[in-house]
Formats: sequence, structure tokens, C-alpha cells
Amino acid sequence: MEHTISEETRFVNALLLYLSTIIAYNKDMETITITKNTSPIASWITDKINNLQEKDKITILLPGGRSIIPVLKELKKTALPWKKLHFFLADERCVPQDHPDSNYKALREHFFLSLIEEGKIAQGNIHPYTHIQDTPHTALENYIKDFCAICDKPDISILGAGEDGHIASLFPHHPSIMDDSPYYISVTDAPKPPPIRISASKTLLESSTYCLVLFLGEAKREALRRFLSPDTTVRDCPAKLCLQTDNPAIATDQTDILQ
Ligand SMILES: O=C(O)[C@H](O)[C@@H](O)[C@H](O)[C@H](O)COP(=O)(O)O
Repeated sequence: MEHTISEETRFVNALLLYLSTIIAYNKDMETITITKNTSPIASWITDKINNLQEKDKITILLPGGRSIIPVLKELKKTALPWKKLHFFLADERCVPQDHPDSNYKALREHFFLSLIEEGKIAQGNIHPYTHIQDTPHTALENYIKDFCAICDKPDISILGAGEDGHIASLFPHHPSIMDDSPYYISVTDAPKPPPIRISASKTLLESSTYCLVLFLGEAKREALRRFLSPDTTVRDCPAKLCLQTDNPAIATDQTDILQ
């Protein structure tokens, strides 16, 4: 009898997982295809910000990594309601803000610094994570407080997919992608160095009004294949959590895979 119940349970679980994958996969997803430069991505971000004009504050999560940099270089030339925008990090490596590994350092050099210098945005609209070596838990709590003082969910999350399909610091089949904390989480054994990081949680990213994942460059082909496959789950390919949001989108230059 016990055997029959567990068989049934397994069957129902498998069916639910399959249905949720199909539902998520069939949700309308915008696809931005890149042929020459990343300006279509900057235009997508501009459109979404314009859709949210009614709001007093618009919260944008930015990723670390190289793919986002040319996009932000385009975006900073655009006329936007800059003073309403609040930027948080989708994830950060637990290093000082001027360390070469810091995601904030790269974003500051290529994006924030010139916006501040031109008077478009105040430093208070930029929300870097401050790592505290001796009390990392307090540092994480401070960042969650900082986020909650501005909003309860991201308006726009922009994420860069890694070669393995990770986004932010949520990695395939890793405790980080199973953690359903509401805001940010700490990651102490990330498979991608450096191992100690903080990350927006799966739950927080899934609550985004708009969510865009970048798959740029040949190195992201396998990740894009995994993302598009109806047979993979969010645990296999964390980038797929984008499909659980109200308005999912991807951008890629690997257009042949889409056919
Ligand atoms: O801190 C990190 O490592 C990142 O936030 C990570 O999630 C990154 O965004 C992707 O790995 C894409 O990186 P690239 O754009 O450099 O490929």
C-alpha cells in the first residue's frame, strides 16, 4: 500500500513539474536579437522605464559581469527620468567596493560615475553593497533594509546568464537556487570564484515586474539551449526563473539557436 501511495505521489509531482514547465515556457516572452550592437537592449530598458513613469521611484537591479557594460554605456546617453531611478545590485562579491572583483566597481566606472558627474543622478539613488568582513550577516541585513526602504520588489531586473545558466549568484543544483528567502541571500560556496557573495534570492527575482536575461557571446550558447529547452527546470538552469515573472525577456546574439 505504502508503495502505491509513494508511486502516486511521485507521479503527481512529476506531472506538476511538467505542467509548471510548460506553463512557464508558454508565457509570452520578448526576445531581443542583437546583430550589430547592444542598442536594442538599451531601447528595451528605456521602453520599460517609460512604462513605469507614473511611479515615484523605479527600482532596477543590475548584474555583474562584462555583458552589461556596453548596454549601460548606451543607456547613459539616453534621456530618462534619472532622478526616479534607484539602482541595486542583482549580486555582489564580498570584497571591498574598490577591489577588482567588485561588481559595483565596474558599474561605477562605466556607468554611475559619469551620471553623477553630469548631475543626472544623486549618489543616494545608487545602492552598492557594503561588505563587512567581521559581521557579514549585518552587512546582508543592512542591504535588505536599504532595499526595503525603497521598494518591496524590483521593477526591472537585468541579469547576465553565465555559461552554466546561472544568474546573479544563483547556481544550478546549488543551495542558492533552492533558497526561498524573500530578499537577498548570502552564498558562501559559489562554484564561480570568488566563492563568497550575496545575491538577490530566487523569490525576489521572480517578483520583478520586468525581467531580462542576457545571453551574449558564443560562450552562452549552451546556457541559451538549456534555457529554451522544455525539459529543463529552474534548478537545472536558474536563468529560467525569468519565465516566472510577469514580463520575461531575453536578449541574444546567438540567433540561430532561436529558430
Ligand atoms: O558576479 C557575478 O559573477 C555575476 O553577477 C554573474 O551572475 C554574471 O552576471 C554572469 O556570470 C554573466 O557574466 P558575463 O556577462 O561576464 O558573462
